[in-house]
Amino acid sequence: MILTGREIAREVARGRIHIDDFEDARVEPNSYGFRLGGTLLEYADDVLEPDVPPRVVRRQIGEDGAVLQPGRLYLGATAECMGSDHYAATLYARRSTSTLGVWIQYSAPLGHCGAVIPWTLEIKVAQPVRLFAGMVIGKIAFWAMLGEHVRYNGRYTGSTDVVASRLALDSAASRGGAP
Ligand SMILES: Nc1ccn([C@H]2C[C@H](O)[C@@H](COP(=O)(O)OP(=O)(O)OP(=O)(O)O)O2)c(=O)n1
Repeated sequence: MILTGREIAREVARGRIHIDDFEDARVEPNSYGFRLGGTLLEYADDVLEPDVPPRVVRRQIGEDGAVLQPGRLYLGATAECMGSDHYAATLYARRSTSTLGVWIQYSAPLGHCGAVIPWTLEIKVAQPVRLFAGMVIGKIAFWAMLGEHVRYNGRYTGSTDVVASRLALDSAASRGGAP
């Protein structure tokens, strides 16, 4: 079951959901609106290798914002640290940003219970668009879990900002190669 916005607010008040700088104004019927953080990463190499940690170029979004270009992948982060030991969570774009051609989440929407971190956003744009740090850019939903709860304790535990792919930490065996 998905939590209603009011239940998200109640669970934040009870300390069972963590959302930095929680504001009632950003509570939505079934979600909570999060803001874009100030850091953007781009990969520096033309060809990315799954077993080599990628080199990144990091920049801060200035007061005038940052104009993103089509054809590039940008990694951003939610301004807020968010998550719960009691619920799973999923990330979505806002309809209003998505229909402007700003896509913030492609194929990694799931947050495990126990992951209480700023989330990394996979950002692409359809045409040049200026983005500002602090703009409400997406929404997080929380889901009650059925079955035994296991808290996430993985390679992104303890993240404090946008984090590039850590796929290179996979063992050779998990990639289907020789152990
Ligand atoms: N857009 C996203 C999606 C997820 N996460 C965080 C919350 C998740 O609980 C955590 C791990 O997500 P996955 O299980 O999808 O990641 P991996 O399988 O790559 O890593 P691990 O082996 O640590 O599970 O990363 C994030 O910061 N940004």
